[in-house]
Amino acid sequence: MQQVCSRVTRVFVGTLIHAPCLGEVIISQSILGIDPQGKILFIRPYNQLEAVKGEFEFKDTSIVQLSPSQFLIPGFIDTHIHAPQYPNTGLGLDKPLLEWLSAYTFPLEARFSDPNYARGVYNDVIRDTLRHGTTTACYFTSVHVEAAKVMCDLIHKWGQRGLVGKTCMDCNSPPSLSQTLETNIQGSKQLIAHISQLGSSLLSPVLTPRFALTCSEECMRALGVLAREGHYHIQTHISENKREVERAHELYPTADSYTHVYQECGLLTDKTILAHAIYLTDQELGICKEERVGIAHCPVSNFALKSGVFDSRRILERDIKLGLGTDVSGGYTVSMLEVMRQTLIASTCISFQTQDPAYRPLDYREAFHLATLGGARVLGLEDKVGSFEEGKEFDALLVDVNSLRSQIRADPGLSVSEKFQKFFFNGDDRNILEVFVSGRRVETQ
Ligand SMILES: O=c1[nH]c(=O)c2nc[nH]c2[nH]1
Ligand SMILES: [Zn+2]
Repeated sequence: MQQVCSRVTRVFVGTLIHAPCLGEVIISQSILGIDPQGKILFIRPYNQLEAVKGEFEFKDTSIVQLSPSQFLIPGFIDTHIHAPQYPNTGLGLDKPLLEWLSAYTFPLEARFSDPNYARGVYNDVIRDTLRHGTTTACYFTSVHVEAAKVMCDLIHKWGQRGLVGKTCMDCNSPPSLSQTLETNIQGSKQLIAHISQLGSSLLSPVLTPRFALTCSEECMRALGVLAREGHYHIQTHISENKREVERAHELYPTADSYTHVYQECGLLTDKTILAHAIYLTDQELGICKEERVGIAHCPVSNFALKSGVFDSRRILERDIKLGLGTDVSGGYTVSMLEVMRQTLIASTCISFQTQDPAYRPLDYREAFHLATLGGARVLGLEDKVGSFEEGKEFDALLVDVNSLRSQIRADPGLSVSEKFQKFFFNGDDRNILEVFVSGRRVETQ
C-alpha cells in the first residue's frame, strides 16, 4: 500500500494578527497550515476548512483550534542585545553610558574568558528571550571567541533564530578586554567557521566592532574587508550619547562625522546594523540611506542611561530601515513588549518638543510593525520572517489575553483589535503560551 505523506504538520484555525505594512494591523479569521520544513504552506479564510482539508489531506489531529481569547502574531525580532550583560540588568543605570561601561559592563564581560561561566548566562538569556517572544535576536557576545562558540551551540540547541558576533576591541579598553588586531580578526573568523560547521539555517555570524571608541581604524578596516569578502552582517554602536560623539570627533578629528568614520572603514553596507543613532545629523542620515544600513532603536536603554530621545519618525520619513532592540543591559529587560511601549513614549516626547504641528508620534500599530517586519528588514530576513505569508517560515507566538496567570483584564466582549491592544499595553510573557521558530515549537522554560 502506498503511504500518503502529509504535506502539513500542523494547522491553526483562529485569529491571525500581523503588521505587513507600517501603520496597519491586519486581523483575519484564518486557517494556517505549516509544512514539514517549517514554512507556511497556506493561509485560507476560516470558512474554507472542509475544502482545505480535501486539498491538503490532513487529519483532524493536526488541527489546533484557537479560543476567542487567543491569537497568533509573528515572533518578535530583537535587533540589538548584549548576551553577556544579562546578569547586569537593572544595575548601574544611574550612570551615563561611558561611566556605566567602565564601572559595570566591562568588568562583567571580562568574566566571559571562562566558557563555563558563559554557558550559564547564555543559557538564561536564550531561554528568557524566547519566553518573552523573541524568535530572532541579533546578539553581541564578549570579546572571547570560545564563549561566543558556546553561545552559538546553545542557540542551536534551543532553536532560536540568531545572529551572533564576537565583540572586537583593540584600544581604549581595559587590558582584560583589549585584544590585538590579529586576535580580533582570527577570533571573528573562527566564529564564522564554527557557525558554518553547525550547519544551521537559523544561525548567522555578524562582525562586531564594539564602536569607534574601542576599535582602532585598522581593526575596523580589517572587519570591513572581511564582511565584504563573505557578505557578512556587521553590527556596531553609533551616536548614542553626546559625550561618546565628542570622543569620536576627538579620536577622528579629520573625519566629517561619526558616520563618515564607519563609512571610511568600509563598515556601512546593506547588512549593517547601527544601534542607537540618536544624534545623527541630516547629512549622516543621508549616508545611512545611501549605504542602505539599518538602525536598531533601543528606547529602554536610551531612557535608562539617559542617553537621549530618538526620533523614529525622522528615520521612517527617510525610508531608512528601522527595527527595535532591547540593548540589554543598557536596557533593563528582555521584553520586546516593553521596548514597543517605550518606542511610543520616545516618539510622544519628540512630538511635545517639535515646532512642526503636522508631526505624528508613532502609534501601537507602527511599533508592532517595527518589532516584527521592521526588524526582519534590518537583519535582511524580510523574505523569511516578520509577517504571515505563504512561503515564509513560521516564526510565531500563540498569545492568550486570558491565560492562567495573566495580568490582563480583558472583557470577553472586546473586539479582536481591542484584545490585541490589551496585550500590547498590559501583556507580558505570561500571555505568550507557545513560541514557534521555523515551524517548531521551542521550549521556553
Ligand atoms: O548601550 C551600549 N552598550 C554597550 O555595551 C556599548 N558599548 C559601546 N556602546 C555601547 N552602548
Ligand atoms: Zn548596545
